[in-house]
Amino acid sequence: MDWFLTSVLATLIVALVYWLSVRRANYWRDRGFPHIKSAPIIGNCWGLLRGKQSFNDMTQHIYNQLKARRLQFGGYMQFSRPMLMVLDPELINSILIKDFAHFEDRGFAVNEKIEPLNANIANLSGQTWRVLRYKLLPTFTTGKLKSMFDQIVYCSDNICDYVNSKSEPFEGKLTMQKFNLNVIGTVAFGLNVDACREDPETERFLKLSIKFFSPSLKTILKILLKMCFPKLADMIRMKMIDKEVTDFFTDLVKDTIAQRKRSGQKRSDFLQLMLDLQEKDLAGSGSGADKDADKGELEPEEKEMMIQAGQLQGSKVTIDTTMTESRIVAHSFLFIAAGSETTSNALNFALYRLAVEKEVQAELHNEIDSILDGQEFSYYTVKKMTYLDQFINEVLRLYPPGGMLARECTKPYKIPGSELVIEKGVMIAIPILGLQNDPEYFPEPDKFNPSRFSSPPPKGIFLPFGDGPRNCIANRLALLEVKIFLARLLMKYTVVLHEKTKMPLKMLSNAFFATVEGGIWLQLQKR
Ligand code: HEM
Repeated sequence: MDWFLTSVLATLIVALVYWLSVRRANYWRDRGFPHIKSAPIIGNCWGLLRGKQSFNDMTQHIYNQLKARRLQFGGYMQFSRPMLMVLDPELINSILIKDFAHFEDRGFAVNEKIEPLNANIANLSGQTWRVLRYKLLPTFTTGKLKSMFDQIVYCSDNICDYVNSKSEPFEGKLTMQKFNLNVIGTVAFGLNVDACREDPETERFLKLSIKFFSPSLKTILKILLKMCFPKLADMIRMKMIDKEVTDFFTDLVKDTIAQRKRSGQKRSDFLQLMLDLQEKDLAGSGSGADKDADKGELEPEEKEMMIQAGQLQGSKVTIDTTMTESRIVAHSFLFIAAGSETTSNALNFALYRLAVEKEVQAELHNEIDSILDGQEFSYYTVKKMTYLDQFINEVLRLYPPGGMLARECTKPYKIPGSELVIEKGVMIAIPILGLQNDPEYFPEPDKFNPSRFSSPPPKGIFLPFGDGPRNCIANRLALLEVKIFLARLLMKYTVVLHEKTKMPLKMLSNAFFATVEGGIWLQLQKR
Protein backbone atom coordinates (compact mmCIF):
# COMPACT_ATOMS: atom_id res chain seq x y z
CA MET A 1 0.00 0.00 0.00
CA ASP A 2 1.53 3.35 -0.99
CA TRP A 3 1.80 6.28 1.39
CA PHE A 4 -1.13 8.13 -0.21
CA LEU A 5 -3.57 5.29 0.44
CA THR A 6 -2.19 4.84 3.98
CA SER A 7 -2.69 8.52 4.82
CA VAL A 8 -6.23 8.55 3.39
CA LEU A 9 -7.11 5.48 5.47
CA ALA A 10 -5.55 6.93 8.62
CA THR A 11 -7.43 10.23 8.09
CA LEU A 12 -10.70 8.34 7.61
CA ILE A 13 -10.18 6.33 10.82
CA VAL A 14 -9.35 9.49 12.82
CA ALA A 15 -12.40 11.25 11.33
CA LEU A 16 -14.64 8.27 12.16
CA VAL A 17 -13.39 8.09 15.77
CA TYR A 18 -13.89 11.85 16.11
CA TRP A 19 -17.39 11.69 14.60
CA LEU A 20 -18.33 8.86 16.97
CA SER A 21 -17.02 10.79 19.98
CA VAL A 22 -18.90 13.94 18.94
CA ARG A 23 -22.07 11.83 18.68
CA ARG A 24 -21.29 10.34 22.09
CA ALA A 25 -20.72 13.80 23.57
CA ASN A 26 -24.29 14.64 22.48
CA TYR A 27 -25.68 11.62 24.32
CA TRP A 28 -27.75 13.64 26.79
CA ARG A 29 -28.90 16.30 24.32
CA ASP A 30 -30.15 13.59 21.93
CA ARG A 31 -32.28 12.04 24.69
CA GLY A 32 -33.75 15.32 25.91
CA PHE A 33 -32.07 15.27 29.35
CA PRO A 34 -30.90 18.47 31.02
CA HIS A 35 -27.12 18.36 30.84
CA ILE A 36 -23.80 20.12 30.97
CA LYS A 37 -21.99 20.56 27.67
CA SER A 38 -19.07 18.19 27.30
CA ALA A 39 -16.14 17.84 24.92
CA PRO A 40 -15.68 14.87 22.59
CA ILE A 41 -13.42 12.08 23.95
CA ILE A 42 -12.52 13.71 27.29
CA GLY A 43 -16.08 14.61 28.31
CA ASN A 44 -16.03 16.83 31.42
CA CYS A 45 -12.67 15.54 32.68
CA TRP A 46 -10.34 18.22 31.29
CA GLY A 47 -9.49 19.75 34.70
CA LEU A 48 -8.83 16.29 36.13
CA LEU A 49 -6.59 15.31 33.21
CA ARG A 50 -4.50 18.45 33.58
CA GLY A 51 -4.08 17.71 37.28
CA LYS A 52 -5.83 21.04 38.10
CA GLN A 53 -8.88 19.47 39.73
CA SER A 54 -9.23 16.60 42.16
CA PHE A 55 -12.00 14.06 41.60
CA ASN A 56 -13.97 15.79 44.37
CA ASP A 57 -13.41 19.23 42.77
CA MET A 58 -14.74 17.90 39.48
CA THR A 59 -17.96 16.50 40.98
CA GLN A 60 -18.45 19.63 43.12
CA HIS A 61 -18.06 21.82 40.04
CA ILE A 62 -20.73 19.80 38.20
CA TYR A 63 -23.02 19.89 41.26
CA ASN A 64 -22.72 23.69 41.47
CA GLN A 65 -23.58 24.13 37.79
CA LEU A 66 -26.66 21.90 38.00
CA LYS A 67 -27.77 23.41 41.32
CA ALA A 68 -27.49 26.94 39.91
CA ARG A 69 -30.02 25.85 37.26
CA ARG A 70 -32.26 24.35 39.99
CA LEU A 71 -32.16 20.94 38.30
CA GLN A 72 -33.13 17.71 40.02
CA PHE A 73 -30.70 15.80 37.84
CA GLY A 74 -28.43 16.44 34.90
CA GLY A 75 -26.16 14.58 32.52
CA TYR A 76 -22.42 14.95 31.95
CA MET A 77 -19.70 12.77 30.48
CA GLN A 78 -16.83 11.01 32.18
CA PHE A 79 -14.74 10.58 29.03
CA SER A 80 -17.21 8.72 26.80
CA ARG A 81 -19.32 7.30 29.63
CA PRO A 82 -22.68 9.01 30.21
CA MET A 83 -23.08 10.00 33.86
CA LEU A 84 -26.30 11.26 35.40
CA MET A 85 -25.83 13.33 38.54
CA VAL A 86 -28.88 13.22 40.80
CA LEU A 87 -29.49 16.15 43.15
CA ASP A 88 -33.05 15.54 44.28
CA PRO A 89 -33.14 13.73 47.68
CA GLU A 90 -36.37 11.89 46.82
CA LEU A 91 -34.96 10.55 43.55
CA ILE A 92 -31.73 9.66 45.38
CA ASN A 93 -33.78 7.59 47.81
CA SER A 94 -35.58 5.83 44.99
CA ILE A 95 -32.29 4.96 43.31
CA LEU A 96 -30.50 3.79 46.45
CA ILE A 97 -33.39 2.08 48.22
CA LYS A 98 -36.88 1.86 46.71
CA ASP A 99 -35.90 1.07 43.12
CA PHE A 100 -32.56 -0.47 44.00
CA ALA A 101 -33.31 -3.42 41.69
CA HIS A 102 -32.56 -1.06 38.73
CA PHE A 103 -29.28 0.17 40.21
CA GLU A 104 -27.52 -2.68 41.98
CA ASP A 105 -24.06 -2.32 40.52
CA ARG A 106 -21.24 0.14 40.97
CA GLY A 107 -20.21 0.00 37.30
CA PHE A 108 -16.70 -1.14 37.99
CA ALA A 109 -16.39 -4.29 35.89
CA VAL A 110 -13.91 -6.79 37.30
CA ASN A 111 -12.32 -9.68 35.54
CA GLU A 112 -11.57 -12.32 38.14
CA LYS A 113 -9.22 -14.14 35.73
CA ILE A 114 -7.05 -11.09 35.06
CA GLU A 115 -7.00 -9.73 38.59
CA PRO A 116 -8.42 -12.04 41.28
CA LEU A 117 -7.55 -9.60 44.09
CA ASN A 118 -9.86 -6.99 42.60
CA ALA A 119 -12.85 -9.36 42.51
CA ASN A 120 -13.97 -8.21 45.96
CA ILE A 121 -17.40 -7.34 47.30
CA ALA A 122 -17.11 -3.62 46.47
CA ASN A 123 -16.45 -4.27 42.79
CA LEU A 124 -18.48 -7.39 42.06
CA SER A 125 -21.82 -7.06 40.35
CA GLY A 126 -25.21 -8.73 39.89
CA GLN A 127 -25.93 -12.08 41.40
CA THR A 128 -22.32 -12.72 42.48
CA TRP A 129 -22.40 -9.56 44.58
CA ARG A 130 -25.90 -10.20 45.96
CA VAL A 131 -25.13 -13.72 47.18
CA LEU A 132 -21.85 -12.64 48.69
CA ARG A 133 -23.24 -9.58 50.46
CA TYR A 134 -25.94 -11.73 52.00
CA LYS A 135 -23.36 -14.23 53.20
CA LEU A 136 -21.03 -11.60 54.70
CA LEU A 137 -23.63 -9.55 56.59
CA PRO A 138 -23.39 -11.68 59.77
CA THR A 139 -19.89 -10.23 60.34
CA PHE A 140 -21.49 -7.02 61.59
CA THR A 141 -24.29 -8.07 63.93
CA THR A 142 -24.44 -6.45 67.37
CA GLY A 143 -23.12 -9.61 68.99
CA LYS A 144 -20.04 -9.57 66.75
CA LEU A 145 -19.48 -5.86 67.35
CA LYS A 146 -19.67 -6.34 71.11
CA SER A 147 -17.11 -9.12 70.90
CA MET A 148 -14.73 -6.70 69.14
CA PHE A 149 -15.18 -3.94 71.75
CA ASP A 150 -12.32 -4.81 74.12
CA GLN A 151 -9.88 -5.32 71.26
CA ILE A 152 -10.69 -1.87 69.82
CA VAL A 153 -10.24 -0.33 73.30
CA TYR A 154 -6.85 -2.03 73.56
CA CYS A 155 -5.76 -0.73 70.13
CA SER A 156 -6.98 2.79 71.01
CA ASP A 157 -5.04 2.93 74.29
CA ASN A 158 -2.02 1.48 72.60
CA ILE A 159 -1.89 4.19 69.93
CA CYS A 160 -2.55 7.02 72.45
CA ASP A 161 0.30 5.74 74.66
CA TYR A 162 2.56 5.46 71.63
CA VAL A 163 1.89 9.06 70.53
CA ASN A 164 2.18 10.37 74.08
CA SER A 165 5.48 8.58 74.65
CA LYS A 166 7.05 10.60 71.82
CA SER A 167 7.77 14.21 72.52
CA GLU A 168 7.47 15.28 68.84
CA PRO A 169 4.23 16.21 67.08
CA PHE A 170 2.53 13.43 65.12
CA GLU A 171 1.00 13.41 61.67
CA GLY A 172 -2.70 12.58 62.00
CA LYS A 173 -3.32 10.55 58.84
CA LEU A 174 -0.37 8.17 59.14
CA THR A 175 -0.97 7.68 62.86
CA MET A 176 -4.62 6.87 62.25
CA GLN A 177 -3.65 4.48 59.44
CA LYS A 178 -1.48 2.64 61.96
CA PHE A 179 -4.36 2.54 64.43
CA ASN A 180 -6.77 1.24 61.81
CA LEU A 181 -4.38 -1.44 60.63
CA ASN A 182 -4.07 -2.66 64.24
CA VAL A 183 -7.85 -2.75 64.62
CA ILE A 184 -8.70 -4.47 61.33
CA GLY A 185 -5.73 -6.82 61.64
CA THR A 186 -6.89 -7.86 65.11
CA VAL A 187 -10.70 -7.90 64.86
CA ALA A 188 -11.02 -9.13 61.28
CA PHE A 189 -8.04 -11.47 60.92
CA GLY A 190 -6.79 -12.30 64.38
CA LEU A 191 -3.32 -11.05 63.41
CA ASN A 192 -1.10 -9.77 66.13
CA VAL A 193 -0.24 -6.49 64.37
CA ASP A 194 1.42 -3.54 66.01
CA ALA A 195 1.80 -1.02 63.19
CA CYS A 196 3.71 1.37 65.50
CA ARG A 197 6.64 -1.00 65.72
CA GLU A 198 9.60 0.38 63.86
CA ASP A 199 10.88 -2.78 62.19
CA PRO A 200 11.18 -3.29 58.42
CA GLU A 201 8.54 -6.05 58.26
CA THR A 202 5.85 -3.96 60.02
CA GLU A 203 6.73 -0.87 58.00
CA ARG A 204 6.33 -2.89 54.79
CA PHE A 205 2.90 -4.19 55.92
CA LEU A 206 1.75 -0.64 56.62
CA LYS A 207 3.19 0.74 53.39
CA LEU A 208 1.54 -1.92 51.24
CA SER A 209 -1.82 -1.71 53.00
CA ILE A 210 -2.10 2.01 52.23
CA LYS A 211 -0.44 1.94 48.82
CA PHE A 212 -3.57 1.23 46.79
CA PHE A 213 -5.23 4.51 47.76
CA SER A 214 -2.06 6.60 48.03
CA PRO A 215 -2.43 9.88 46.11
CA SER A 216 -1.49 9.51 42.46
CA LEU A 217 -2.93 10.73 39.21
CA LYS A 218 -2.05 7.32 37.74
CA THR A 219 -4.46 5.56 40.15
CA ILE A 220 -7.27 8.01 39.34
CA LEU A 221 -6.76 7.60 35.61
CA LYS A 222 -6.72 3.82 35.96
CA ILE A 223 -10.01 3.92 37.92
CA LEU A 224 -11.56 6.16 35.26
CA LEU A 225 -10.29 3.97 32.41
CA LYS A 226 -11.74 0.91 34.12
CA MET A 227 -15.10 2.68 34.64
CA CYS A 228 -15.31 4.24 31.19
CA PHE A 229 -13.64 1.69 28.91
CA PRO A 230 -13.85 -1.66 30.76
CA LYS A 231 -13.31 -3.73 27.59
CA LEU A 232 -10.20 -1.79 26.64
CA ALA A 233 -8.88 -2.17 30.20
CA ASP A 234 -9.34 -5.95 29.92
CA MET A 235 -7.85 -6.07 26.43
CA ILE A 236 -4.62 -4.49 27.65
CA ARG A 237 -4.88 -6.67 30.80
CA MET A 238 -4.68 -3.56 32.97
CA LYS A 239 -4.28 -4.30 36.67
CA MET A 240 -5.45 -1.91 39.37
CA ILE A 241 -3.30 -3.29 42.15
CA ASP A 242 0.44 -3.56 41.76
CA LYS A 243 2.29 -6.86 41.91
CA GLU A 244 4.10 -6.28 45.20
CA VAL A 245 0.80 -5.54 46.98
CA THR A 246 -0.92 -8.52 45.34
CA ASP A 247 1.84 -10.97 46.27
CA PHE A 248 2.18 -9.66 49.82
CA PHE A 249 -1.54 -9.91 50.66
CA THR A 250 -2.01 -13.22 48.91
CA ASP A 251 0.83 -14.76 50.92
CA LEU A 252 -0.30 -13.12 54.17
CA VAL A 253 -3.89 -14.34 53.98
CA LYS A 254 -2.95 -17.79 52.71
CA ASP A 255 -0.39 -18.22 55.52
CA THR A 256 -2.94 -17.09 58.13
CA ILE A 257 -5.51 -19.57 56.77
CA ALA A 258 -2.96 -22.38 56.78
CA GLN A 259 -1.97 -21.55 60.36
CA ARG A 260 -5.61 -21.62 61.52
CA LYS A 261 -6.29 -24.89 59.77
CA ARG A 262 -3.14 -26.41 61.28
CA SER A 263 -3.94 -25.31 64.82
CA GLY A 264 -7.66 -26.07 64.55
CA GLN A 265 -8.20 -22.71 66.28
CA LYS A 266 -11.63 -21.05 65.69
CA ARG A 267 -12.14 -17.32 66.22
CA SER A 268 -15.15 -15.04 65.98
CA ASP A 269 -13.87 -12.83 63.17
CA PHE A 270 -14.32 -11.96 59.50
CA LEU A 271 -11.74 -14.45 58.28
CA GLN A 272 -13.39 -17.26 60.27
CA LEU A 273 -16.78 -16.34 58.80
CA MET A 274 -15.35 -16.73 55.30
CA LEU A 275 -13.63 -20.01 56.20
CA ASP A 276 -16.91 -21.35 57.60
CA LEU A 277 -18.68 -20.26 54.40
CA GLN A 278 -16.06 -22.08 52.37
CA GLU A 279 -16.63 -25.22 54.42
CA LYS A 280 -20.42 -24.94 53.99
CA ASP A 281 -20.11 -24.20 50.25
CA LEU A 282 -17.91 -27.22 49.76
CA ALA A 283 -20.35 -29.37 51.76
CA GLY A 284 -23.18 -27.86 49.64
CA SER A 285 -25.19 -26.55 52.62
CA GLY A 286 -25.00 -22.76 51.88
CA SER A 287 -25.47 -20.04 54.44
CA GLY A 288 -27.39 -16.85 55.03
CA ALA A 289 -27.68 -13.80 57.20
CA ASP A 290 -30.84 -15.01 58.92
CA LYS A 291 -29.34 -18.30 60.05
CA ASP A 292 -26.22 -16.74 61.46
CA ALA A 293 -27.62 -13.58 63.00
CA ASP A 294 -27.35 -13.29 66.76
CA LYS A 295 -30.55 -14.03 68.56
CA GLY A 296 -32.26 -11.57 70.87
CA GLU A 297 -33.39 -7.93 70.66
CA LEU A 298 -32.21 -6.25 67.45
CA GLU A 299 -30.91 -2.66 67.48
CA PRO A 300 -32.58 -0.28 64.95
CA GLU A 301 -29.52 -0.19 62.63
CA GLU A 302 -29.33 -3.97 62.81
CA LYS A 303 -33.02 -4.28 61.93
CA GLU A 304 -32.38 -2.16 58.83
CA MET A 305 -29.46 -4.40 57.95
CA MET A 306 -31.67 -7.47 58.14
CA ILE A 307 -34.38 -5.83 56.00
CA GLN A 308 -31.71 -5.14 53.42
CA ALA A 309 -30.55 -8.74 53.67
CA GLY A 310 -34.14 -9.76 52.87
CA GLN A 311 -34.02 -7.59 49.72
CA LEU A 312 -30.95 -9.52 48.60
CA GLN A 313 -32.56 -12.92 48.89
CA GLY A 314 -34.89 -14.46 46.39
CA SER A 315 -33.82 -15.32 42.88
CA LYS A 316 -32.42 -18.76 42.20
CA VAL A 317 -28.62 -18.74 42.21
CA THR A 318 -27.36 -19.82 38.80
CA ILE A 319 -23.68 -18.98 39.05
CA ASP A 320 -20.72 -20.31 40.98
CA THR A 321 -20.36 -18.21 44.13
CA THR A 322 -18.25 -20.71 46.06
CA MET A 323 -16.00 -19.03 48.62
CA THR A 324 -12.71 -20.12 47.11
CA GLU A 325 -9.38 -19.32 48.74
CA SER A 326 -8.64 -16.70 46.08
CA ARG A 327 -11.97 -14.96 46.86
CA ILE A 328 -11.18 -15.02 50.58
CA VAL A 329 -7.90 -13.26 49.76
CA ALA A 330 -9.72 -10.65 47.62
CA HIS A 331 -12.30 -9.76 50.29
CA SER A 332 -9.63 -9.69 52.99
CA PHE A 333 -7.53 -7.27 50.96
CA LEU A 334 -10.52 -4.97 50.47
CA PHE A 335 -11.27 -4.92 54.19
CA ILE A 336 -7.72 -3.87 54.97
CA ALA A 337 -7.35 -1.34 52.13
CA ALA A 338 -10.85 0.24 52.09
CA GLY A 339 -11.19 0.23 55.85
CA SER A 340 -7.79 1.80 56.30
CA GLU A 341 -8.24 4.79 54.02
CA THR A 342 -11.79 5.69 55.02
CA THR A 343 -11.56 5.35 58.78
CA SER A 344 -8.15 6.98 59.05
CA ASN A 345 -9.35 9.89 56.91
CA ALA A 346 -12.38 10.41 59.15
CA LEU A 347 -10.25 10.21 62.30
CA ASN A 348 -7.60 12.54 60.93
CA PHE A 349 -10.18 15.26 60.27
CA ALA A 350 -11.85 14.54 63.62
CA LEU A 351 -8.52 15.22 65.38
CA TYR A 352 -8.06 18.40 63.37
CA ARG A 353 -11.52 19.69 64.30
CA LEU A 354 -11.00 18.81 67.96
CA ALA A 355 -7.84 20.89 67.91
CA VAL A 356 -9.37 23.95 66.23
CA GLU A 357 -12.85 23.87 67.82
CA LYS A 358 -11.82 24.31 71.44
CA GLU A 359 -15.38 24.76 72.75
CA VAL A 360 -16.52 21.58 71.03
CA GLN A 361 -13.59 19.68 72.54
CA ALA A 362 -14.48 21.02 76.00
CA GLU A 363 -18.11 19.94 75.57
CA LEU A 364 -16.94 16.45 74.55
CA HIS A 365 -14.67 16.28 77.61
CA ASN A 366 -17.69 17.16 79.77
CA GLU A 367 -19.97 14.60 78.17
CA ILE A 368 -17.44 11.78 78.46
CA ASP A 369 -16.53 12.66 82.07
CA SER A 370 -20.14 12.84 83.18
CA ILE A 371 -21.20 9.57 81.51
CA LEU A 372 -18.17 7.69 82.83
CA ASP A 373 -18.45 9.14 86.32
CA GLY A 374 -18.26 5.91 88.34
CA GLN A 375 -19.36 3.85 85.32
CA GLU A 376 -17.38 1.24 83.46
CA PHE A 377 -16.25 2.05 79.89
CA SER A 378 -18.46 -0.37 77.94
CA TYR A 379 -20.46 -0.80 74.76
CA TYR A 380 -23.46 0.65 76.66
CA THR A 381 -21.73 3.71 78.14
CA VAL A 382 -20.23 4.54 74.74
CA LYS A 383 -23.71 4.32 73.20
CA LYS A 384 -24.86 7.05 75.63
CA MET A 385 -22.30 9.57 74.26
CA THR A 386 -24.71 11.36 71.96
CA TYR A 387 -22.76 14.60 71.52
CA LEU A 388 -19.84 12.46 70.37
CA ASP A 389 -22.17 10.94 67.74
CA GLN A 390 -23.14 14.43 66.59
CA PHE A 391 -19.48 15.46 66.45
CA ILE A 392 -18.59 12.44 64.27
CA ASN A 393 -21.54 13.14 61.96
CA GLU A 394 -20.44 16.74 61.54
CA VAL A 395 -16.90 15.57 60.68
CA LEU A 396 -18.30 13.10 58.13
CA ARG A 397 -20.55 15.82 56.69
CA LEU A 398 -17.63 18.14 55.99
CA TYR A 399 -15.06 15.48 55.15
CA PRO A 400 -16.81 12.40 53.78
CA PRO A 401 -14.03 9.96 52.82
CA GLY A 402 -15.77 9.39 49.47
CA GLY A 403 -17.19 12.50 47.74
CA MET A 404 -19.53 10.62 45.42
CA LEU A 405 -21.54 7.40 45.30
CA ALA A 406 -21.70 5.49 42.04
CA ARG A 407 -24.43 3.21 40.72
CA GLU A 408 -24.85 1.65 37.31
CA CYS A 409 -28.31 1.44 35.79
CA THR A 410 -28.81 -2.30 35.27
CA LYS A 411 -32.42 -2.14 33.97
CA PRO A 412 -34.01 0.82 32.07
CA TYR A 413 -35.63 3.20 34.57
CA LYS A 414 -38.38 5.74 33.93
CA ILE A 415 -37.78 8.71 36.20
CA PRO A 416 -40.92 9.14 38.35
CA GLY A 417 -42.93 12.22 37.33
CA SER A 418 -41.15 12.55 33.97
CA GLU A 419 -41.11 10.85 30.57
CA LEU A 420 -37.33 10.46 30.60
CA VAL A 421 -35.86 6.98 30.76
CA ILE A 422 -32.40 6.20 32.14
CA GLU A 423 -30.89 3.59 29.83
CA LYS A 424 -29.08 0.45 30.92
CA GLY A 425 -25.37 1.09 31.32
CA VAL A 426 -25.68 4.76 32.36
CA MET A 427 -23.75 5.63 35.50
CA ILE A 428 -25.50 7.48 38.31
CA ALA A 429 -23.47 9.92 40.40
CA ILE A 430 -24.79 10.79 43.86
CA PRO A 431 -22.84 13.89 44.95
CA ILE A 432 -22.28 13.31 48.68
CA LEU A 433 -19.97 16.30 49.06
CA GLY A 434 -22.28 18.65 47.15
CA LEU A 435 -25.39 17.66 49.13
CA GLN A 436 -23.62 17.75 52.50
CA ASN A 437 -22.33 21.28 51.84
CA ASP A 438 -25.53 22.62 50.34
CA PRO A 439 -26.89 25.61 52.35
CA GLU A 440 -30.43 24.53 51.42
CA TYR A 441 -30.01 21.43 53.61
CA PHE A 442 -27.25 22.51 56.00
CA PRO A 443 -27.49 26.27 56.75
CA GLU A 444 -24.06 27.97 57.04
CA PRO A 445 -22.42 24.80 55.72
CA ASP A 446 -18.85 25.97 56.43
CA LYS A 447 -19.61 26.38 60.12
CA PHE A 448 -18.60 23.42 62.26
CA ASN A 449 -21.70 22.77 64.31
CA PRO A 450 -22.27 19.23 65.69
CA SER A 451 -25.64 20.27 67.17
CA ARG A 452 -27.17 20.39 63.71
CA PHE A 453 -27.31 16.59 64.13
CA SER A 454 -29.29 16.71 67.38
CA SER A 455 -32.13 15.30 65.29
CA PRO A 456 -31.52 12.98 62.32
CA PRO A 457 -31.36 14.75 58.93
CA PRO A 458 -34.01 13.90 56.30
CA LYS A 459 -33.19 10.92 54.07
CA GLY A 460 -31.13 11.46 50.92
CA ILE A 461 -28.93 14.40 51.97
CA PHE A 462 -26.46 12.93 54.47
CA LEU A 463 -24.77 9.91 52.94
CA PRO A 464 -21.22 9.39 54.24
CA PHE A 465 -21.79 5.61 54.26
CA GLY A 466 -24.08 5.53 51.23
CA ASP A 467 -27.54 4.03 51.69
CA GLY A 468 -29.69 1.04 50.82
CA PRO A 469 -28.67 -2.58 50.30
CA ARG A 470 -25.31 -1.54 48.81
CA ASN A 471 -24.27 0.88 51.55
CA CYS A 472 -21.02 0.50 53.50
CA ILE A 473 -21.24 -3.04 54.86
CA ALA A 474 -19.01 -2.09 57.80
CA ASN A 475 -20.63 1.22 58.79
CA ARG A 476 -21.49 0.10 62.32
CA LEU A 477 -17.99 -1.27 62.90
CA ALA A 478 -16.43 1.93 61.49
CA LEU A 479 -18.57 4.17 63.71
CA LEU A 480 -17.84 2.04 66.77
CA GLU A 481 -14.12 2.16 66.05
CA VAL A 482 -14.09 5.93 65.58
CA LYS A 483 -16.20 6.49 68.67
CA ILE A 484 -14.16 4.24 70.95
CA PHE A 485 -10.91 5.81 69.81
CA LEU A 486 -12.11 9.38 70.33
CA ALA A 487 -13.65 8.60 73.72
CA ARG A 488 -10.49 6.84 75.00
CA LEU A 489 -8.34 9.70 73.74
CA LEU A 490 -10.49 12.45 75.26
CA MET A 491 -10.72 10.66 78.60
CA LYS A 492 -7.03 11.44 79.12
CA TYR A 493 -5.92 14.08 76.63
CA THR A 494 -6.57 17.41 74.95
CA VAL A 495 -5.67 17.57 71.26
CA VAL A 496 -3.77 20.64 70.04
CA LEU A 497 -2.71 21.72 66.58
CA HIS A 498 1.02 21.97 65.91
CA GLU A 499 2.51 24.86 63.95
CA LYS A 500 3.89 22.44 61.33
CA THR A 501 0.34 22.24 59.89
CA LYS A 502 0.06 24.55 56.90
CA MET A 503 -3.00 26.75 57.37
CA PRO A 504 -5.43 27.12 55.71
CA LEU A 505 -5.59 23.43 54.85
CA LYS A 506 -5.08 22.74 51.15
CA MET A 507 -6.19 19.46 49.56
CA LEU A 508 -4.01 17.55 47.11
CA SER A 509 -5.51 17.49 43.61
CA ASN A 510 -4.11 14.06 42.69
CA ALA A 511 -5.78 12.12 45.52
CA PHE A 512 -8.95 10.08 45.28
CA PHE A 513 -9.79 10.71 48.95
CA ALA A 514 -9.47 14.18 50.52
CA THR A 515 -5.77 14.44 51.45
CA VAL A 516 -4.18 17.47 53.10
CA GLU A 517 -1.03 18.90 51.54
CA GLY A 518 1.81 18.56 54.07
CA GLY A 519 -0.42 16.64 56.48
CA ILE A 520 -2.13 17.64 59.74
CA TRP A 521 0.33 17.85 62.65
CA LEU A 522 -0.92 17.52 66.20
CA GLN A 523 0.14 17.07 69.81
CA LEU A 524 -1.51 15.57 72.86
CA GLN A 525 -1.57 17.30 76.23
CA LYS A 526 -2.39 15.33 79.38
CA ARG A 527 -5.59 16.64 81.00
C1 HEM B 1 -15.54 6.09 58.45
C2 HEM B 1 -15.33 4.97 57.81
C3 HEM B 1 -15.99 4.56 56.51
C4 HEM B 1 -16.72 5.28 55.61
C5 HEM B 1 -17.11 6.76 55.70
C6 HEM B 1 -17.12 4.37 54.55
C7 HEM B 1 -17.86 4.74 53.44
C8 HEM B 1 -18.27 3.88 52.46
C9 HEM B 1 -19.07 4.26 51.32
C10 HEM B 1 -19.56 5.66 51.01
C11 HEM B 1 -19.30 3.13 50.60
C12 HEM B 1 -20.14 3.05 49.32
C13 HEM B 1 -21.59 2.90 49.74
C14 HEM B 1 -22.60 2.99 48.63
O1 HEM B 1 -22.23 2.85 47.47
O2 HEM B 1 -23.82 3.23 48.95
C15 HEM B 1 -18.64 2.03 51.25
C16 HEM B 1 -18.67 0.73 50.82
C17 HEM B 1 -17.97 -0.28 51.44
N1 HEM B 1 -17.24 -0.20 52.61
FE1 HEM B 1 -17.01 1.43 53.77
N2 HEM B 1 -16.61 3.13 54.83
C18 HEM B 1 -15.93 3.20 56.01
C19 HEM B 1 -15.27 2.15 56.66
C20 HEM B 1 -15.21 0.87 56.20
C21 HEM B 1 -14.53 -0.23 56.87
C22 HEM B 1 -13.80 -0.11 58.21
C23 HEM B 1 -14.68 -1.33 56.08
C24 HEM B 1 -14.21 -2.75 56.30
C25 HEM B 1 -13.73 -3.21 57.40
C26 HEM B 1 -15.49 -0.94 54.92
C27 HEM B 1 -15.90 -1.80 53.93
C28 HEM B 1 -16.70 -1.43 52.87
C29 HEM B 1 -17.14 -2.38 51.85
C30 HEM B 1 -16.79 -3.87 51.78
C31 HEM B 1 -17.94 -1.65 50.94
C32 HEM B 1 -18.61 -2.20 49.70
C33 HEM B 1 -19.98 -2.76 50.05
C34 HEM B 1 -20.72 -3.37 48.86
O3 HEM B 1 -20.48 -3.01 47.71
O4 HEM B 1 -21.57 -4.25 49.12
N3 HEM B 1 -15.79 0.39 55.04
N4 HEM B 1 -18.01 2.50 52.40
